[in-house]
Amino acid sequence: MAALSSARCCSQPCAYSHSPSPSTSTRRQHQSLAFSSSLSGPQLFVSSKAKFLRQSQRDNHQNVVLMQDGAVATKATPSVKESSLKKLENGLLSVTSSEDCKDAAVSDGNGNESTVSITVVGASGDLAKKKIFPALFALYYEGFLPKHFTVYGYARSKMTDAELRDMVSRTLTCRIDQRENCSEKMDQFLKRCFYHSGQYDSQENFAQLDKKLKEHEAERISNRLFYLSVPPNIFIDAVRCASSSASSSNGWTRVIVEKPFGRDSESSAALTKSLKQYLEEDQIFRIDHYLGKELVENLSVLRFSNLIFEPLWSRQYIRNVQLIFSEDFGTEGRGGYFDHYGIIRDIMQNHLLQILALFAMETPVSLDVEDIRNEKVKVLRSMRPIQLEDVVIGQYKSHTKGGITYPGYTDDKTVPPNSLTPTFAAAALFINNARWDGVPFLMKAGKALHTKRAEIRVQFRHVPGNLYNRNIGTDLDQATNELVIRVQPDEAIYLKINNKVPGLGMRLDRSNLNLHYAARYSKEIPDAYERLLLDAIEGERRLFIRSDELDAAWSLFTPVLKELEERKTLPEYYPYGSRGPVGAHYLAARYNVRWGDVGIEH
Ligand SMILES: NC(=O)C1=CN([C@@H]2O[C@H](COP(=O)(O)OP(=O)(O)OC[C@H]3O[C@@H](n4cnc5c(N)ncnc54)[C@H](OP(=O)(O)O)[C@@H]3O)[C@@H](O)[C@H]2O)C=CC1
Ligand SMILES: O=C1O[C@H](COP(=O)(O)O)[C@@H](O)[C@H](O)[C@H]1O
Repeated sequence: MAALSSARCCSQPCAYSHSPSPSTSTRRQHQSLAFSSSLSGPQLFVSSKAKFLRQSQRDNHQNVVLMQDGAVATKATPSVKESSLKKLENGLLSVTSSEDCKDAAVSDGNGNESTVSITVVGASGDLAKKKIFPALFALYYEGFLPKHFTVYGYARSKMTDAELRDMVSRTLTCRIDQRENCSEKMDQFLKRCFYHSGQYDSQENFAQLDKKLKEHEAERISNRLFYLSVPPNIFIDAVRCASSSASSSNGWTRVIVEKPFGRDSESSAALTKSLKQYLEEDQIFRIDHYLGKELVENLSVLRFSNLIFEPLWSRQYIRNVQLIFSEDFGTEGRGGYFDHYGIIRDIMQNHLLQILALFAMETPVSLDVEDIRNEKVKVLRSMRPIQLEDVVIGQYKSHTKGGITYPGYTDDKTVPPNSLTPTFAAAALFINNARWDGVPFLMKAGKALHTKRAEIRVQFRHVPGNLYNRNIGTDLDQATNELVIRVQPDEAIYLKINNKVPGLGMRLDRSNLNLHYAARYSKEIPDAYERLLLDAIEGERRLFIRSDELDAAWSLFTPVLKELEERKTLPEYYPYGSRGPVGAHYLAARYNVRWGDVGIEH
């Protein structure tokens, strides 16, 4: 597939402005947007309303310029013509009604509108039902999809359009369920959803899909997004067939690739090489849905926009960092997939390591996608090889509680009875650079544990010569500050501080300065898949994984995974619903660390 995303470039910018009103909700901002159509030259169209909306939000409601090639520029963007900025600043660009902006369509500057066709490959599967269709509907409901869009489900299962629609509406478990006009919007959305049954390795079947897509595109510029929601052994066949028989001939073609991207350095490199036979790197969107989570996206904001955090963000003040993932259910239904990968590949090598990279990276030159990804790669490449003795693995076993028996991992019929695949792992990682030398980054991830949670815990050093030691008690570790970023559920950022208990005495306790999202923000938090799908449609790559990031992540984990597997290391068994193997505590203790999530409700 040729990279066609720049084919419609035109240097002439069109401009928007809207009233700076930080308190208005996104929907109200949407209403107050205005579109200038008064520039001379070729007719100007809104390239992407959604992109504009989001960028203007990011830029804190300042004026932004929307280029005709779909790029959104701010005053700081060098490619924006000085004259256009002047016009914008001087208010020379007149403004028509906000309706011009509503339902705006993409244009090539010659008046040719464009379409976006989203094909979910593997539409009959678990992820498509659970996440992709609900996210697409949520985007539609919120007005973030372009005017002309079509959603196609593609899989081998035989299904009619009506059956797909029925499946989508029945499995809609998204946050929109209870919202105003949901069913009306759903009906409208479903009218844009279609299904094509085909084999993943059949060029002919993809050519039939292409024909159908063309009918919907009705001669408009065609932009096509393929979401590969199929098991990884099918990725290459599907990409080969989609690229040869169903890629766009006059717009962009992008492919979202789900994890796992290989199972070690070698297979990942082979996958990338094969993908690149058919796609340019800028057409490949490797998804890590944790990067689309609200609090993960907020990490950089927290660090780089608050003076109080960045100066503390180093070995000088931070004792250890903990990245914790737990689920209170097992691999039920996904055992076949999981057994080939295990928890280290499923969660640590991608989700937790990505969070670590964002947490630990140096300040990027700018917020540009490549600047951020360059810094992430630098951190990943600075990591010390993981030592076998710094890894603990576990596997859950059956447990009966309250008269209910919960299955063990190997009770799953799709898992070999003698499987050693870890469903739990804890590891100590280190970054060999000046900022983080000697600071343990402890990771812990497990399935079938007592709770569902993902969080980052930052434990700070002791206060030197603390005047209040005697008021705190003997456990000084308990009295150090701890910053907790709770990614899910019930998103929050809180800082544990020592505080005087009110009264005439002098007793201290630990209290939380608490930013609890549900209490602070009335707006619902979008699902990670919404953010990432929208980004892929807009060609925004910041939250997707670059191939060198992937290589660095695999280089870190491959040797220790190989060692564990070659030695046939026995996992430590833990009961379903427990807190996991005790070995995780010994590992932490080796580095004088206590897991922050032990014995707490928050
Ligand atoms: N489910 C989840 O929560 C998550 C999934 N992922 C990744 O997303 C992708 C999709 O996951 P998920 O939906 O769970 O996968 P599924 O196992 O549900 O597979 C998706 C579809 O692919 C087809 N398929 C399944 N197995 C085969 C096979 N052996 N040969 C050919 N086609 C097959 C089936 O469609 P049909 O038979 O109709 O062709 C199936 O409906 C995977 O790469 C997975 O690793 C990533 C994160 C979370
Ligand atoms: O990628 C994966 O993530 C899910 C957990 O995602 P979350 O958004 O629900 O936290 C995990 O269950 C799955 O095993 C893994 O492949």
